[in-house]
Amino acid sequence: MGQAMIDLQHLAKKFGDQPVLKDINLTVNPGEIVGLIGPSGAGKSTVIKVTLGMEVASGGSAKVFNATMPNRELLGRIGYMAQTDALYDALSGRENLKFYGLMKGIARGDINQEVDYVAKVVDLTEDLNRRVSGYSGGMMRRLSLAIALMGKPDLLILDEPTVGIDPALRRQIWAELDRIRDEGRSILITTHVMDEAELCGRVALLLDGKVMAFDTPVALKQSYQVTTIEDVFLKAEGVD
Ligand SMILES: Nc1ncnc2c1ncn2[C@@H]1O[C@H](COP(=O)(O)OP(=O)(O)OP(=O)(O)O)[C@@H](O)[C@H]1O
Repeated sequence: MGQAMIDLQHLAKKFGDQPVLKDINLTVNPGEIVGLIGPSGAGKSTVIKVTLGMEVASGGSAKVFNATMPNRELLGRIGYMAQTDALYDALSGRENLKFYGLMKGIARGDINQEVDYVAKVVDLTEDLNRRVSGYSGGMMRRLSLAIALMGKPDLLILDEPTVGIDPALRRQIWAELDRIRDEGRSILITTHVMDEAELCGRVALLLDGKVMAFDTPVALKQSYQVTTIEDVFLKAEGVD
């Protein structure tokens, strides 16, 4: 196994005097999908933001491709999907994809093919020429995911990518995530959908500012002596 794509060691983050992350240890290896789960407000998005250098750590270290972020050169190798969509309402879906694709450094000659491919993955082909202001919430999420997929990044960091996406399309998106993993690329994904956590190679359970458990879904279920990741989650939270 090569060097970790993401390596978080004793990562801590305070907002004012509120400690949100206390001791986060987590790695994402090449060709691995890691799921980050935890109750609302546990700090999942904060882990991502500190990892990407959008927030400054209060302690510990966060390395991506063995470097501290932000690093402009390395950002081009990362596909990031935030929890809130950053889309241009007045532009069409296609125009948004082209804009972000060119920003990522995709060659003009390749851009149309790339746009068509990612649009197909998220089932937006038919709606590409419509203005984003007329999109539903779920369509906007899908467009944001398509943007993150553009340029075949080595690392995808996806903050709740499947919110508002129906089960059939969710399955199609997971098939693409599996393909990405099989190519040796890596994914860090936060989710509230416990069925999705089961599909990850390893799952990190974030609670009280710490990674309480980090293992394969099978091993987590074994150690908590339960049959689903949802039950692992509930047991870790102390809910019977
Ligand atoms: N910029 C900020 N300033 C102050 N507090 C913040 C800031 N960003 C996040 N927080 C606080 O940090 C905590 C963790 O927030 P975060 O968004 O990381 O949680 P989360 O696990 O992603 O939640 P959810 O599942 O609801 O998206 C919350 O209490 C939030 O209010």
